[in-house]
Formats: sequence, C-alpha cells, structure tokens
Amino acid sequence: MTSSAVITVTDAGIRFRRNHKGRRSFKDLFSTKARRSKPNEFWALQHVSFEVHPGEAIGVVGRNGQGKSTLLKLVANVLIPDEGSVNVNAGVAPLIEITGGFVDDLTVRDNVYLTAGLHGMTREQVAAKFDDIIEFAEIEDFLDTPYKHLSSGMKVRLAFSVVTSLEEPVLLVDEVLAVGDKSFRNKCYRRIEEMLAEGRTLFFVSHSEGDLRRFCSRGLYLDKGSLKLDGPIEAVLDAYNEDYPGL
Ligand SMILES: Nc1ncnc2c1ncn2[C@@H]1O[C@H](COP(=O)(O)OP(=O)(O)OP(=O)(O)O)[C@@H](O)[C@H]1O
Repeated sequence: MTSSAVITVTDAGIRFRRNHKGRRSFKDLFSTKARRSKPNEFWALQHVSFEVHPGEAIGVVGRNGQGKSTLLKLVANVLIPDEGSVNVNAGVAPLIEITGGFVDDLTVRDNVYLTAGLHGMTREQVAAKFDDIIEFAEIEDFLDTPYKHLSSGMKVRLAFSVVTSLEEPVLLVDEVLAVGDKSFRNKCYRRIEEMLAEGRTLFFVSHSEGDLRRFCSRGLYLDKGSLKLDGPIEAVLDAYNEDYPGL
C-alpha cells in the first residue's frame, strides 16, 4: 500500500451461497477450513485489486449482479472479504441500501440523531445541523413520524441528506439518484459537486452514463465478479458499451 492511498483493495474475493438452505451449519464453525461444506457457493468478486487516493471520484459500472454493491459494502466494512484484504484508512459515509441504516420504529428525528451519532457526531454537532438536514430532505412535517411510514422517495431524501451531512472523507453512493424526483436530483447533484470540491473521495455506482461522466474521472468495470478494467471513466464506459451494446 502506498502511504497516500485512502482505500487499498488487494486480491479481494468474497463468496456467497445461492440459497438459504445451503447455509453453513453450526458444525461447520468447528471444522477445519478444508472440511467445511460449501453448498452452492459462488464468488461474487474475486482477485480484485486497486488503490484509491484522496479526492478521486470513481464510478463503478457493470451489468446487474456483477458485484458493484458488494464492492461498496466491502469498502464500507459491512462485508468482510473471504480472500485478500480491503483497507480503508478514513471514515466512510455510506449511502448504500437505502433502508439499511435507519430503524423502522424510530421517528425521523431519532433516526437522524442515531445515524449521525454512530458516525461520531456529538448531540450538539447534530443539533447544529439538524434543521439543514431536514430542510434539504424537505420533510419538515414528518419529524415525529416513524421512519417506516415515510414514502420511499422521502426515505431516499432523508438518507441522502443525513449521509452527505456526515463529516467523513469518503462518500459511497449506490444507485440512489435514480429514485428521487427531478428537482431533488438536481439538489443532490449540487451537493455531490460541493463535496468533491472539498476534496472528498467518491465511490459512485450508477447505471446512468450521464451521472458517471458528470462526477467521475476514473471508472472500475466489474464483469462476472472480476475487475475487468480500471481506467479513465470514458475508456471504461466505452469498453462497457462495446461489450454490451444497446444496454
Ligand atoms: N448477501 C448475499 N447473499 C447471497 N448472494 C448475494 C448477497 N449479496 C449479493 N449477492 C449476489 O452477489 C452477486 C452480486 O450482487 P451485487 O448486488 O453486488 O450486484 P450489482 O452489480 O450491484 O447489481 P445491480 O446492478 O443489480 O445492483 C449477485 O449474484 C447477487 O445475487
């Protein structure tokens, strides 16, 4: 790892089971690695290596199911690789799986405090930002509403607003901009641009070429669980379009 890298992924691999019945048994916990059963396992990612430097904006492209979200979860430390390593030496604000970080039965207000608190913000720091977070999400009238009663668009607004208010150097965004309406999307674009101007590092999964070209200078192209290409975003999109014309 070079000293300036903020993310270093070295020969990382992760495998999943295709069905729940195939889950490892309790007995497997006590078996040696070689003797464990491996029903229906497959490698969602394998032999993935790259480094990211502070301030880079990286777009992750690939067809459905090729490991993009899995890669972001590895960087967010939500998943641990089965092979190789993923080192992230900065705080990460993850906007991945929208409903992930929020608690259904807590109110909007409590969820904001909880999520920001989990990322190290004090109550005072959250209080100072609270009105801005709610105003950006445009959910002033729902502060005491349980999170589960928000519409799906409102959930996205809240998640985007909270996560981009965290003072973490690395921002992970997985396919959320497609969900909001047009005016909200434009606000999100401006906020991402502000964050990039501040020198933060962006990891961006999207199926929108326009969004990828707008924010990202570098691309990672995942195909069949491998990192097929790591290069300038234009070259990565060209390669992807060539492999899968008309998508
Ligand atoms: N927790 C899990 N358990 C089992 N399989 C999983 C799990 N998470 C992901 N997978 C599988 O791993 C593969 C990669 O999934 P992933 O969500 O990373 O793809 P993706 O490239 O983000 O796809 P999309 O563009 O559809 O969002 C898929 O085959 C998916 O079914």
